[in-house]
Amino acid sequence: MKHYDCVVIGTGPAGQKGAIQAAKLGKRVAIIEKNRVLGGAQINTGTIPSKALREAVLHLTGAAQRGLFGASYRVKKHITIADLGSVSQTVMRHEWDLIQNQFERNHIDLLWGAARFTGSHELVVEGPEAAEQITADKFLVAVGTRPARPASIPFNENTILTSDELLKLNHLPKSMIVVGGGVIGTEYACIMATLGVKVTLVEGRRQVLGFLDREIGDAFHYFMRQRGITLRLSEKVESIAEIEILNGKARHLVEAKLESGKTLRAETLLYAVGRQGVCGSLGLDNVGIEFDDRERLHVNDQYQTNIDYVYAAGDVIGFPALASTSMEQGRRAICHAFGQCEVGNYNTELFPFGIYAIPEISMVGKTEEQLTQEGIPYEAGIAHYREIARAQLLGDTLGMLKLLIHSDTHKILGVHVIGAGATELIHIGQAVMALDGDAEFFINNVFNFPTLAECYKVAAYNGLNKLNLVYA
Ligand SMILES: Cc1cc2nc3c(=O)[nH]c(=O)nc-3n(C[C@H](O)[C@H](O)[C@H](O)COP(=O)(O)OP(=O)(O)OC[C@H]3O[C@@H](n4cnc5c(N)ncnc54)[C@H](O)[C@@H]3O)c2cc1C
Ligand SMILES: NC(=O)c1ccc[n+]([C@@H]2O[C@H](COP(=O)([O-])OP(=O)(O)OC[C@H]3O[C@@H](n4cnc5c(N)ncnc54)[C@H](O)[C@@H]3O)[C@@H](O)[C@H]2O)c1
Repeated sequence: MKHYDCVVIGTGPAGQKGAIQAAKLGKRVAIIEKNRVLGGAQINTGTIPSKALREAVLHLTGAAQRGLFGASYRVKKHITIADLGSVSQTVMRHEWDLIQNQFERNHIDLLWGAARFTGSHELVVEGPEAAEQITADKFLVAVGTRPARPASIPFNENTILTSDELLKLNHLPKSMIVVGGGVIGTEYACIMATLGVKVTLVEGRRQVLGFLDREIGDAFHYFMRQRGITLRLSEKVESIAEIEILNGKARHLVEAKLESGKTLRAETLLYAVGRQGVCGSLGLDNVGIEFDDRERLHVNDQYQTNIDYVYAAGDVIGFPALASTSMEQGRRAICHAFGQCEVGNYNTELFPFGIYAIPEISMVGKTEEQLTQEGIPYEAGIAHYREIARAQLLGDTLGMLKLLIHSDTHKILGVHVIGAGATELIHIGQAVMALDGDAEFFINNVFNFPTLAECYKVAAYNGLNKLNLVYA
């Protein structure tokens, strides 16, 4: 039986970075993958394919350039699923090779099969052809999640779909109901609407992406409606069924009944109301680890489960469940496991959120609502993209950047951006916040011109002027 210093279960972002960190520390490492390809949701069903689809849609429809060339601008008139899929496939193939090479270069044993604990330090890897028993001193559980699929919903891989099946559609539907206004629901609603699909989005709360600053959320509602998306807010889906309409010729549609009594019909339905863990098949009872009702694990600040040599990172530990945070959690878990503790500027309060809707949205720090609730005095400084030369050049005159500035200390408490480049732009604010900077930093700093970064200077002027510190 082979023995390792460290065994990592799952090759998503949390597992990859954990395994490589362990190898860099000179440890003997194995990583296990039950899927037929590497990379987990990040590469195969989540981050990369959805972002590749978004880029392809923005490019082929010409939507990103319409601010410059007019509303009728098109790059390709008839867009097919094949046009859209090829971009994803190219990026995915590149990523699979990259991950495999990284494992080889770092002498990490890659074992294909489903891992299951059979004893306190012992695992079986049930591969396609044989099962292999291995032991290790430390473990990192990075098994991710899968889309929630309640038994009451008649998923059929064709018209009633989760985000996994959406990527395998063989034709573009004319209409789609999206259930769930979280990150997955809103990103795909925007992508589909940009392609010309008639989208109705149903969200149980009064705002999509309920964690956003209200002003940004309201602006986003406006942009979605402008794109033709019908928003059904504060509405819950009660039941979903396939129906056949006989009106001349037979048509198969999906029908969603809402608790309010409304009935929605469309060719397809995307069900995106969260994700579910996969811990049930890991044999965790053989080690003495419990999981919650959504099959997620509880960990301490060092990513240790209740059994101190078994760590967990990534989506399996719940919020914020992002590729970006998963990578760092995996790395940190392993550093702790092998006594390499470092704190650096790791501040979970400054985790950024990037939403690749159309338009992009990004945030770091507190919202206006949180600051008000916590009784922290602040002023909001706003830069509208219409005042920014670079945004004019990009044809985006509707975006905005908002800085939340402490009224007394002028420290930056939050940054919220909606518009072109939001997910990149946010990191300037994040860095200044991490270094405890204030709004004057942006006034006294020179930015390249023309750049979107100029928004920071304009927003700082705006906020400080409202505080009666008159800056020309
Ligand atoms: C549609 C969509 C879009 C997204 N967009 C973004 C985005 O833009 N930005 C962002 O930061 N995040 C995004 N995410 C989230 C991101 O994909 C996840 O947070 C990230 O993939 C989680 O990484 P992970 O390593 O925890 O798990 P995963 O990536 O899920 O990987 C887990 C791996 O473990 C394997 N595994 C499971 N059980 C076993 C077992 N018993 N034995 C062996 N292997 C096992 C699985 O096969 C899988 O390969 C998106 C997610 C979705 C669904
Ligand atoms: N850009 C990104 O970072 C990105 C992109 C996509 C996904 N993700 C990750 O994927 C995870 C899962 O995303 P998600 O959007 O599936 O889940 P989510 O939990 O973020 O959102 C689900 C939404 O569905 C709503 N809802 C629940 N039941 C409903 C019902 N019956 N009718 C109407 N609305 C209902 C909820 O109020 C909620 O707003 C997220 O946690 C996120 O971390 C991240």
